[in-house]
Formats: sequence, C-alpha cells, structure tokens
Amino acid sequence: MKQAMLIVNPSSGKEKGTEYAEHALKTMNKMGYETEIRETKGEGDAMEFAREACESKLDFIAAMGGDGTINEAINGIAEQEHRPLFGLIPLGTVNDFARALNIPLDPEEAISILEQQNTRKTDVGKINDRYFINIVAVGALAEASFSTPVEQKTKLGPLAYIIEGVKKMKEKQPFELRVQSDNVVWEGEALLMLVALTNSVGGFETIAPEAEVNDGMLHVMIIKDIAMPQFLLLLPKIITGELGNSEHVEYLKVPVIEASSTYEMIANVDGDEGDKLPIKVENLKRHIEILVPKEE
Ligand SMILES: Nc1ncnc2c1ncn2[C@@H]1O[C@H](COP(=O)(O)OP(=O)(O)OP(=O)(O)O)[C@@H](O)[C@H]1O
Repeated sequence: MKQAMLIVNPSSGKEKGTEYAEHALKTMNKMGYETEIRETKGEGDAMEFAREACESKLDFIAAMGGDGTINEAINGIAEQEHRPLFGLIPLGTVNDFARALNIPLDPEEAISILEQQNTRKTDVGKINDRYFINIVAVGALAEASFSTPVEQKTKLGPLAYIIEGVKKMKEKQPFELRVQSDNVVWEGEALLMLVALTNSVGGFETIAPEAEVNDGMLHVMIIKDIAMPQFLLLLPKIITGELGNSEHVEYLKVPVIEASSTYEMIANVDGDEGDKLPIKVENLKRHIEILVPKEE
C-alpha cells in the first residue's frame, strides 16, 4: 500500500484544523494511501515531520495550515533527494501559495481537489540556505509586516500587511541597494524590492501577473526612491497588474539574483523574518510535484 503523511497545524486559520483533518484523512485513505497524521505543536514541527516523511521514502505528504505551515513543509522537502508528491489544504488568512496554484481556499473543496490526482511540477525558491514558495521582500514596507499583530491579520487578512506597511512608509525609508544577476547589475536608492516566485503576493494575484508557478524565473521588482505621493500612486497598479510597467519600477525576470546593501536590511521571506542582506535568491525550477485542480 502507498504510504502518506498528513501534517496538520491545529491552530491555523479559524482553529478548525482538527475537524478538517478527519475529512482529509478519510479522503487520503480513499485515494489508497495508508496515512499517518501528525499535529504540529509549534515552530519547526511541520518542517521536521516533512523531512522525516522524505527520509522514510513516503509517497505523499499533505500539509494543512496557513502559509507558515505550508512553507515549513516545503522547507522539509526541498533539500531532500526523495521528494514525495505534495498536497496542500489552506487554513490560513492569506494563503498565497494556494491562490497561485488555483487551489480553492475553502478547506473542504481543497480536500476534494486531492482526489482528482492531477499533478503539476512547481518551482521552489531558495534564499541563502532556506526555501520559500512565494516572495522575498526587502524594505521598510516589508519589515513592517513582521510586527503586524496576529489578531489584526486574522481580522483583516491580506489587507493587514498593506495597511501596516503603508503606515510605516509615511516615514519614507529609502535604502541603498545593489542587485546582480549574470551580467545585469542594478544599483541605486530603493524603497522596496519584491522578488516574486508566483503571481500571488499578500493576497493580491496581480503583483506579478506574468509569473507562472513553473516558469523557473524570479520576478524582481525594485521600486525606486520616489516621493511619497508618487509611491501612493503606484499602489493601485498592484491591483491592476501594472506595477512592473511603471517608470519608477525596475523589473527583472531572471533565475538567480544576489542582493546587497550598505544598510542593515532584513529580508521578509513569505511574510516572516528572514536573513539579513546580502542574500542570494534562486528559482529551483519544477522542484516539487504538487496536487492541483484540473484546468478547465
Ligand atoms: N499546535 C500549535 N499551537 C499554536 N501554534 C502552533 C501550533 N503548531 C504550529 N504553530 C505555529 O503556527 C505558525 C504557523 O501558522 P500558519 O501560518 O500555518 O497559520 P496562520 O498563522 O493561521 O496562517 P497565516 O500565516 O496565513 O495567517 C508557526 O509559527 C507555528 O509555530
């Protein structure tokens, strides 16, 4: 019999993880997997469980939780030689990765997608020695989301990050930035750098509309140091998908970048605090096979 692990963060989303987990477990059994269920208790558990599942050469890993849990599971899988088929059931507030893969945000519907057994090889990002699935952001707007209160995130969802960020950006904080990729170098004062792997960032599916989950590319957008009114005028372009076309934005589509600054900048990696600059960011093309909905 095929072997699987179901990783569940019981605290994710609206705390209904355990209820949905029973449904997922039944579905996975129906799909022919003998399934072990593992509940996380805190940080690092989802990564550890996923790593164990790879080492035991299981056939399938499903993770149920918010982007934090999914990200941890991917981190556990990405560096392994044996990388099982992966499935995700979103329970978070933003669920960027599920959005990018067209996985329904309703957990029951996401569980039924697993049953379609339709797979897609998907890119995984690497920043220094950890992995990410969505975005690396550098700048005051990006650092602001570290301090977004959890209650606010739960109430407002994706909007919370933007609101917190814009509040902070009233005190404009440009930084000196150097970005290099092969023979391209960009150097200057920037307000924000976004390195997107997929098209869904902070709940908006239009930041990098061109980005595909399997294109092997980083979509790098550097917002230059501009006056606050100009910056505010850029925000609607996030919604309309035109951010990359603005004269105030440098848009690079490359597989690898190295970024450094003379300022002390901390990268925001999939919404959480990551490494300080300098960073090397790369796209590992079609690195993990994931269950996704059938295209209509
Ligand atoms: N049993 C648990 N109780 C409390 N916290 C937990 C538990 N298991 C894991 N965690 C913590 O949950 C965090 C990940 O949460 P996750 O992002 O999956 O959900 P969320 O916060 O509801 O979603 P989102 O990030 O979309 O808002 C990790 O930091 C981890 O430490």
